[in-house]
Amino acid sequence: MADPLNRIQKIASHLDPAKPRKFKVALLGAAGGIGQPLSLLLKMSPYVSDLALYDVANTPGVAADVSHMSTAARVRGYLGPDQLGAALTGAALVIIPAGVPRKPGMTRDDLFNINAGIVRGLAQGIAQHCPAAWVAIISNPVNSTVPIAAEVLQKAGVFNPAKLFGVTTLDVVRAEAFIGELTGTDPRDVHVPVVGGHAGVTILPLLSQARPPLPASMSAEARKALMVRIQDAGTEVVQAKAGAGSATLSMAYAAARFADSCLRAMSGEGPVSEYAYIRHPPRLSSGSGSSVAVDLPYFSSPVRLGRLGVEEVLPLGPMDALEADNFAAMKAELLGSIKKGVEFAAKGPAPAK
Ligand SMILES: NC(=O)c1ccc[n+]([C@@H]2O[C@H](COP(=O)([O-])OP(=O)(O)OC[C@H]3O[C@@H](n4cnc5c(N)ncnc54)[C@H](O)[C@@H]3O)[C@@H](O)[C@H]2O)c1
Ligand SMILES: O=C(O)C[C@H](O)C(=O)O
Repeated sequence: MADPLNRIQKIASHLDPAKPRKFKVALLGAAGGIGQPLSLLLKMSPYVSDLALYDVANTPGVAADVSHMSTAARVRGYLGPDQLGAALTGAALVIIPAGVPRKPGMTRDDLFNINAGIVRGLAQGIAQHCPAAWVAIISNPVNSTVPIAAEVLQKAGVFNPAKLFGVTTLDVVRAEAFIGELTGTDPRDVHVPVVGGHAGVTILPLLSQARPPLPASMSAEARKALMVRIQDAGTEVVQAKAGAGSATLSMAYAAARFADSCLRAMSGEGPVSEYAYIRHPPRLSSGSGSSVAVDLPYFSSPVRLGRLGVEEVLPLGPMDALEADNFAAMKAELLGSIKKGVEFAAKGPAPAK
């Protein structure tokens, strides 16, 4: 029988604000280019009690390696579909970088045929084994894979829009890095909203809201070039890697930062500010100074995270003319990608019992 004093001490330590609460995190696709460095970063998190590393290949080696780090999180590797349930059971946060990356000349949408099925299968596992978990999807095309997961969870009767996220943090991280370089500021002191989706024109950096502001001397052409660089930054890496994959290290950094925000919010350290691609509340206005309202079913917005997930979706704030044009231009592409995901999920097999 559990020692009652020990139990009370355990509960009390969870309530101690100086001591972070700890959670089980499951990483699906843990042996991949993103998965391996992300495993390392999660093993260093003070919020992780258990780190479940799942993949269809090579997890025993990755788990053995990472488990030798002298940090507190307990690490276990899980290999193949028979072990997915055990990896997921008890997870508070599931992070999904499973799937194939781009090669030069491909769009993210070219990955749909393979990655849509992978994400659908993993979402079915989540519905069955950890339906209350927060789910952060990295697998591309994010604009479609998040709606796929939402439909699967919905079909299983466990969808909570406050807990499903497409990870767009890398777009924010890149904008911070590029503006930091341009303005001679430490990127950690740069704030710039990046909203919309995660592919080409759907990535919308709101440079007019950047802090510190962009230099007043910067020409309209230079501002436009910066916007395009942020939108095409993934392709910049794909081309530089010349067939060896897409961004992995900066993505692991971005995902670890997003995971940290989720775990801090779960711990009650909120509200925590983030950007994420979520099922969007209908027609949220972007706030004073602009009449733009988000009328898309999924959209990456500024959010406040609390214990229950997204507790508030914030207005986008005012846009300048270039940003407003880009916002209008992205709608058709984003809607098409969302529809493609929803239709794929609707055709799919029923969730496993
Ligand atoms: N959201 C973003 O900002 C962002 C950034 C970079 C990459 N990505 C995307 O992340 C994905 C992964 O990229 P990567 O470079 O790590 O690729 P990778 O090929 O190096 O690794 C993918 C891993 O997924 C595993 N996998 C495949 N099917 C699986 C399944 N059914 N269950 C569990 N694991 C499975 C593979 O075995 C592999 O280890 C790609 O789709 C890529 O486009 C997204
Ligand atoms: O560009 C890619 O294919 C990977 C990722 O979406 C990125 O933005 O780096």
